[in-house]
Amino acid sequence: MLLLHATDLACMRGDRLLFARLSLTLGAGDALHLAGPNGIGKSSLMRILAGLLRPFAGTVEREGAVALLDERPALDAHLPLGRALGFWAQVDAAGNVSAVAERVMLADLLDVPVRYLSTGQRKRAALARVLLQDAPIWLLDEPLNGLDTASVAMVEALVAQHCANGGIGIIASHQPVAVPGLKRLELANHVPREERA
Ligand SMILES: Nc1ncnc2c1ncn2[C@@H]1O[C@H](COP(=O)(O)OP(=O)(O)OP(=O)(O)O)[C@@H](O)[C@H]1O
Repeated sequence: MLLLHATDLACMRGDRLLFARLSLTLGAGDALHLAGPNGIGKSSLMRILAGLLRPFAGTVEREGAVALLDERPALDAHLPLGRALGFWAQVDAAGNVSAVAERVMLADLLDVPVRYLSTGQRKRAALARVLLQDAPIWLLDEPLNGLDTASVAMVEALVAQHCANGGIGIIASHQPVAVPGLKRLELANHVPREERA
């Protein structure tokens, strides 16, 4: 069974309570847009859901492997993109670099060193890493930042396809996101009253 279930989460950063009383349950096929302005705590919540950050309160139950996309794609800047992705393909023992590069429109750039990639190309390379992991739970933190219109549509289509195939997808973004059946969680609704500006 595939499941991502969070109960009564609260997150403290420094001496600020970012959010509290946040619960969510997602199962196979569910897509969620985690919405909210800069600094409200979207990345913190994504890291809690991924198991990388301890919540101040509450619990997270995960049935299924997680792939997290954030602003640190961990691709060797000096290697050609194909080899940098190939490293992770070996580690994860999953996926085919050429096929995945095709899906994120990077097939022509596999010989280019990672450090020469543009902002949008870098974001698509990070997405390639997610695809290579072949994990059922996708946590995509600002996957649309820096992308042109065609690339935004490509990411939305990948998430739609992932969920249609029975995966779970969460997209944290301050931008609009278009995916069929997308649920929405507005993080501002979970900011404790005393912390509101
Ligand atoms: N290690 C830390 N110690 C103290 N405060 C932190 C720490 N990490 C993040 N914060 C603060 O917590 C708040 C939430 O940060 P977070 O990155 O989760 O927000 P976000 O909603 O993802 O923002 P953005 O849309 O700009 O990426 C911010 O005000 C940030 O400055």
